[in-house]
Amino acid sequence: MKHLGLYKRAVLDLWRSGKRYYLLLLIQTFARASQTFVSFIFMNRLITLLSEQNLVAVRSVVSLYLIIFTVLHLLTTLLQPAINDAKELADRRILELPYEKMLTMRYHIVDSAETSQKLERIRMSNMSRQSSLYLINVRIPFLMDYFIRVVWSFILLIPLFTQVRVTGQSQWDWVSSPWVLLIFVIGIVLSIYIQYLSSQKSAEYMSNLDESVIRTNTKFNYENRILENTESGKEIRLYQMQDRLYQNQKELDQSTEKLLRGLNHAGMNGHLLTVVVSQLLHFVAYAIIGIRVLLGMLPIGQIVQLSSALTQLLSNLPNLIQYLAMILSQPDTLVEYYAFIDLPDDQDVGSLPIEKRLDNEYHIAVNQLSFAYPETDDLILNNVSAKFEVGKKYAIVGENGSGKTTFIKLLMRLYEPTAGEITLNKIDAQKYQLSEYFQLFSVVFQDFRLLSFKLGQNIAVNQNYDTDKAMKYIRQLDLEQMVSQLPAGLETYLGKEFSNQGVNLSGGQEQRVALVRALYKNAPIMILDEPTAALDPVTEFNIYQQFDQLINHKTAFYISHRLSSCRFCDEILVFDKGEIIQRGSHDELVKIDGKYADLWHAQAQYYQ
Ligand SMILES: Nc1ncnc2c1ncn2[C@@H]1O[C@H](COP(=O)(O)OP(=O)(O)OP(=O)(O)O)[C@@H](O)[C@H]1O
Repeated sequence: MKHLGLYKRAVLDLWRSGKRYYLLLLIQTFARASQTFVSFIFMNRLITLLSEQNLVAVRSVVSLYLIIFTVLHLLTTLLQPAINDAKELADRRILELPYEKMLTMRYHIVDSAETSQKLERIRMSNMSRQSSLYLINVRIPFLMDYFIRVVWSFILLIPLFTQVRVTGQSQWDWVSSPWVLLIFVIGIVLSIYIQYLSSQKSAEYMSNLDESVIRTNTKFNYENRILENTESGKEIRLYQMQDRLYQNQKELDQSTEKLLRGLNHAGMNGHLLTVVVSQLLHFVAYAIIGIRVLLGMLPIGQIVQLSSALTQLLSNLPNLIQYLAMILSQPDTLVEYYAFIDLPDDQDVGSLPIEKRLDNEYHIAVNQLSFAYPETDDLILNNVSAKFEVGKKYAIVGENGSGKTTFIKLLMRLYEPTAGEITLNKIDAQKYQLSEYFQLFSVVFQDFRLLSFKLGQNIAVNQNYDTDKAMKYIRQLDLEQMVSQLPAGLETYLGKEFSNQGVNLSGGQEQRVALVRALYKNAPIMILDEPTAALDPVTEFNIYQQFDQLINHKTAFYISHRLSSCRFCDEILVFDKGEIIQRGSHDELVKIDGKYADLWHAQAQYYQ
């Protein structure tokens, strides 16, 4: 089978996600299913002993049965709480796997619409596609149960094939002929085949419907997220989007209901034929067993064992096949899933370690650097070359969309160049281990995020933090008073998600905390990509200056639209349509005709 490798991988991943759960489940399922079959064996033995009037043996058989049954029953019930706990953990782990992947995946892949769509599809598939990792996990308890029952049934049916006594004198001798048994076995194989075909057909039908269900669910979930997101609440009210959203939800409910009706209908397909074949087999098998027992070819006790095992076989085998067919009919889900999981990770990139230098002598340069975002042809950076000296302060300025942030993202290797190269100490940056390379940069982006964890954890970006170190930078960025007023100081949660005592910081306070975070990381190269855009020009100017004094002799890049904020920098790089069109100090650039002087004078007008 073409996709067998994928199914094997899925089973291994499931096993890794919940070894304890599956082991306990196997023991419990075996114990539960065995209770039924052990009772058939003992019934057989008891009836035979009673018919032989061997009452002494009956007593010991009953005692043994009670002991075995009690052990099996205790195992079944006592394991349940541990199984519930282990299942909860295993379920969670399985659902987490794609999100964990997002954390380690290369950033430029994460930052693409295609990846978000893939993740959304995986999320949706988990609940609706039969061969999603999650649904395979849901089916495993049933599969185990059916499988163990089928194996037990076959074991108990062995006498039907082994105890063949042909007297050569009876007109019923044909009942024991190997041909009759062969026809019976062919009947079972045929019923398996019919069951498989009909299950596969309905599974394929369901698979097609699933596509529509996923599409509808994606929209439904998107709208639900909008509705639950308190931040959208403002816009929803102001632009009166409520009616449209209610209407959308109603339409989605209706189309989901229609699709689900189709799914239920699909489940019925082929069911009838399977039931007819199964009933025929029942009838033939009972007739064979009955006639044999009547003719004395089988001991009377066997009638219970054989007929019960047969009933179990004919009810569990179709279920086992149906479940397997459902899982095997949608390999595409696993193909999609593993294509996502196999996307390259940060750690797969580069192998050179980065030399740890106390003198911060990390020389960065870009040579003929060009870049287009994935799935686009527009060059956002076009043949940019520049060298940066250690310890110097650089300003990157230019109009909206001129490529400033993109340049920074490339410097940090969040994206790789389309052409040209970035070098660190004269070696192509792509050769360095990416995780070590990231350690070289402390960055505050325009759209920085603080998380709903404790303030101290936000600053250290770690569970544990060094209070003295955090407080040092807090003081330096004039946040000490704010922190002293928080209910639990550095231990205070940001936002209300995890604690009612959590606080909402103002925009300006958040920006300073983001700057403290960058200082705490204490990397050799500092970058501020306009995190202070929401502040007034004077405050931004002060913060940039203050920050620059704090980082001493580190190399730094400052992006701002307010040229006055970056005036103190050693060099200013003026970006225009993806190129560096001017480079020099403020005093040099302001004197010559060009973009910088134009922008400077245009802004100066407003500040006069
Ligand atoms: N992830 C992305 N995928 C595709 N195009 C992008 C992506 N990010 C940015 N762009 C495009 O790249 C161009 C440069 O964007 P960039 O953010 O680098 O400009 P910028 O100079 O920093 O602008 P601003 O001053 O507004 O922050 C823009 O045209 C933008 O639309």
